Amino acid sequence: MSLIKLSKAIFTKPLGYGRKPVRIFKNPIDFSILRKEKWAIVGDSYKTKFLRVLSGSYLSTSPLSRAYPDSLNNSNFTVELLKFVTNGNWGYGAQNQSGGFTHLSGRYEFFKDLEIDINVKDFIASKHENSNIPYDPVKLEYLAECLDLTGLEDKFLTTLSNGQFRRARVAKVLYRDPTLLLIDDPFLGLDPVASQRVSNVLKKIACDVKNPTTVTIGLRIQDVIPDWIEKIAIVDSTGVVHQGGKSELRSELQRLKETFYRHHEEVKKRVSEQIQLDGRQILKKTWEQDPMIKMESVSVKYKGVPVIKDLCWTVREGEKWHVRGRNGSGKTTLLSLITLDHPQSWSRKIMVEGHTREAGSVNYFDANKSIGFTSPELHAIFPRDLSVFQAISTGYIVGSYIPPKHLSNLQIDNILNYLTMVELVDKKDIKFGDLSVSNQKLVLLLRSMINDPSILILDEALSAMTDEDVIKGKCLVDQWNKGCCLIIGHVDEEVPHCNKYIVMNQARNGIYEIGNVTK
Ligand SMILES: Nc1ncnc2c1ncn2[C@@H]1O[C@H](COP(=O)(O)OP(=O)(O)OP(=O)(O)O)[C@@H](O)[C@H]1O
Repeated sequence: MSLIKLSKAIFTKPLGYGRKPVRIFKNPIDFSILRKEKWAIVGDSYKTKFLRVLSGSYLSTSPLSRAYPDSLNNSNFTVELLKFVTNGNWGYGAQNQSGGFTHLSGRYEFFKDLEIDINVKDFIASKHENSNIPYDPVKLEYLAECLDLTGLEDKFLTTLSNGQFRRARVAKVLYRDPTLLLIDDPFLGLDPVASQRVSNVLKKIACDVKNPTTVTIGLRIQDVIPDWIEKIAIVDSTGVVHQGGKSELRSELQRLKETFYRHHEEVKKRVSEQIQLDGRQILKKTWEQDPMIKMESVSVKYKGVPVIKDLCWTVREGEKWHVRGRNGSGKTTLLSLITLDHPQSWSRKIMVEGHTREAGSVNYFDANKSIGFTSPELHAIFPRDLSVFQAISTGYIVGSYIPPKHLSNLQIDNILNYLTMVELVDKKDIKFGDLSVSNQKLVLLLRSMINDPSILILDEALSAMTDEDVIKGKCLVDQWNKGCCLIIGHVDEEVPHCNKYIVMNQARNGIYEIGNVTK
């Protein structure tokens, strides 16, 4: 019997009183998932919509066209959908808003509010959600081990790194033992080792002989399909365009990939031409030889455990650094020393643009005037009700999410030009929250660049974006030549061209490595 069955199903999204609901997919859908099947739903943003259809998030025009037949024989039948990114607030946080991202500096605050700052094991076991799920220490220990969370169980959720937090969310959803588990972009923001671990765990529960969970994952066209996936559905705006066994669809997938890469070349050419037209990005500069950032023997420890050890690092104008390292290796910690979000930023061992960061010699706002910044944490807390234009304009004021009252003509033109370069100018009056996640991130990238910063810090700036938007973002950063750029990104395709790298390594007690990017 199928777990879920769609028969000529049409789904709509209500738009509010007096407005006609919109169709999610143009064509009616026929699709079913049988118990123990292992599906990958492949496509762009429509794969996410399709997973939402499966989880029951949209209305079907005929109630019987979407059925969960197995639920009739199984009183414990549950469907769980895990998405790491949504376009509402707290998209990166837990579905129910317990835990999740706060402002980066909140991570380092001494004061913890026990109502909000829950520890990892209680989060996984849903202890704070008035749920009736029993507390099972053995299961907790097992999941922590499988997902490399051992040792982190008693930490506050807000102190986890992005990748650790995402793994904790996977553990949370597995703890609930759903009958049908739907995960969109399961490997988003994970380093290669962590991705393999998550894949292994999903394989294990999907192939469990006694009590298998039926697992369906959402993947992008260019993603590698895990070996344990058996069936594939390719979706686009019309609905399911192909479905069948993995080997059956191999050549179709290959064809899609080729079209996709061809399309990319076209987008790249178009956006590069637009940037050239604007002209400002490509002004040739002669670089200052004085360091922009200099750290001399900087160390950071959490509860006695070193994350950064005796770091000596010099960043000069014109350099683009890829800040590398596994999840939890100290990359965000390093960048938060520069943005003054970390308590140990106030140190004479750190010099930025010729000024030491000694307490009393600099303040947060002056120091951040020349820094442009975007990160998953910023995206999670950024106000959704600003227009796209207003959202970018907040980049003119340090640490503010309130648009400036007065903008000069030059500032207005700058915003419009940037929007034109990435082909978003038509959306300038749309609410930030109504954009796709990918467009939101592109807008935050423009916001980070708008005030001509001399230090541009991009923490996973191009992750969770459509490939077209990744290309636009990369074109912008590749041609940006104002000062220095520090970039975190786990997936090579999402990292603009860099000429230097630094590898952070908490596992080796904070011992780091520095080098030149050769390719
Ligand atoms: N305030 C804190 N208290 C205790 N531990 C912390 C705190 N902030 C960060 N950590 C720990 O320091 C380590 C480094 O975290 P950081 O966020 O710098 O890693 P990262 O390299 O950016 O990881 P990711 O790729 O997952 O984003 C992690 O193990 C994290 O749990």
